[in-house]
Amino acid sequence: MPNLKVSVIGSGNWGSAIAKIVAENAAENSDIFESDVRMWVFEELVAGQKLTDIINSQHENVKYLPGIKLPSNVVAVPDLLAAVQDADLLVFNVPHQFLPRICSTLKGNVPSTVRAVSCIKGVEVNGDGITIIANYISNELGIYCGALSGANLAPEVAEEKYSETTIAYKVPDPTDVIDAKIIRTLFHRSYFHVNVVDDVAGVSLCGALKNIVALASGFVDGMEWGDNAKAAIIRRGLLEMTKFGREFFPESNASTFTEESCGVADVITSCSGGRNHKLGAALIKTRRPIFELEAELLKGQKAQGVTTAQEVYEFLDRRGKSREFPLFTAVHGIIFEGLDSYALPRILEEIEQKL
Ligand SMILES: NC(=O)C1=CN([C@@H]2O[C@H](COP(=O)(O)OP(=O)(O)OC[C@H]3O[C@@H](n4cnc5c(N)ncnc54)[C@H](O)[C@@H]3O)[C@@H](O)[C@H]2O)C=CC1
Ligand SMILES: O=C(CO)COP(=O)(O)O
Repeated sequence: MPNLKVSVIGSGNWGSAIAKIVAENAAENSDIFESDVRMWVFEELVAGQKLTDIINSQHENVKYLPGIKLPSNVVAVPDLLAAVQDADLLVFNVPHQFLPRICSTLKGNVPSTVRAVSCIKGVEVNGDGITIIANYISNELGIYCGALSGANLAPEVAEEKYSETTIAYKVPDPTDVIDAKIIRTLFHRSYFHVNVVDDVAGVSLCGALKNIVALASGFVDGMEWGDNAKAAIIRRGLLEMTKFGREFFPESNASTFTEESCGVADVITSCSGGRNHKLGAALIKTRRPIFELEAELLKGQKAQGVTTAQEVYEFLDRRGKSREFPLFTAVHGIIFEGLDSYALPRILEEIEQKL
């Protein structure tokens, strides 16, 4: 059997939790994987010490996943090209705004036989064009890329509390050694249950769009509007996510949104906890600039919903479609145009009436 080398690109909250899972499975499946899993770290100093040195000596990412021991076969590497050299499988796990720079460094340095899985929740918008992250990686690097997304708050997964996830992976070449079974072996744990599907567009969109819904749910909690309002946001959010998939990514399956962990389950978990929800609530309570709040509350971590709300609104607006997505449009308005969140029901009604 092969000795597949796996590298994780990214070492934030989720990047580190996924590196832990992958390294546990690599060590337990030495007939398939090389034990060491390289993890690319955006180098920074923490209390005067390099973060890579701390991770490699203390086996803990003290800044982004504190209190969790990483397996000793997670090897932190500060140089991106060294981190991916000779890798067979790349696991992308960075906040999506940093991806273009990473891809431009990797471009031309990754053979086309390499395979990838993206754990990133976001989209790439260029004017009236939109690309799911897995396809962006494929296009930039000339390699196949699948997608992993689910109801997976990283701190809970890292503490090995039970959760499920969805991986979309469609073997691109029948002669590939890396197939759906190998992908599942790399990610599945007794506490992290993997379902492999082939809907890369649906899985990717769910992960990106639910972050906008999570912000709206944070607004509801910031206003202390209770559980009925939260349920209304979840219902509307899921409908808009599904409609977005149907209209702009006809290759996606509606059932992915309603049946998989990456769909309804991630909407529910992200509307109760997580960083986007936290930031949405804080925005309503303080009315301070959103990026200032993000820096202060999340201490270097990122809430992807803010940039995604902006990107998705820009895309919809250019296509003349923003009114067909009242919740997404209202979230953008509340964050970036000073709309009053307390007028949310009226705003939603008005947008709908103008359809
Ligand atoms: N944290 C979570 O619970 C989950 C996150 N996700 C998704 O995973 C992806 C990665 O998120 P996290 O690992 O949580 O990251 P994070 O939000 O903890 O982000 C911080 C990471 O960004 C890096 N960084 C900062 N500046 C950078 C730069 N200029 N270039 C490159 N990297 C830089 C930091 O070194 C750190 O590794 C996101 O798309 C997120 O939506 C998905 C599921 C769960
Ligand atoms: O994607 C997540 C849970 O599945 C994490 O959500 P946040 O980025 O809002 O913390």
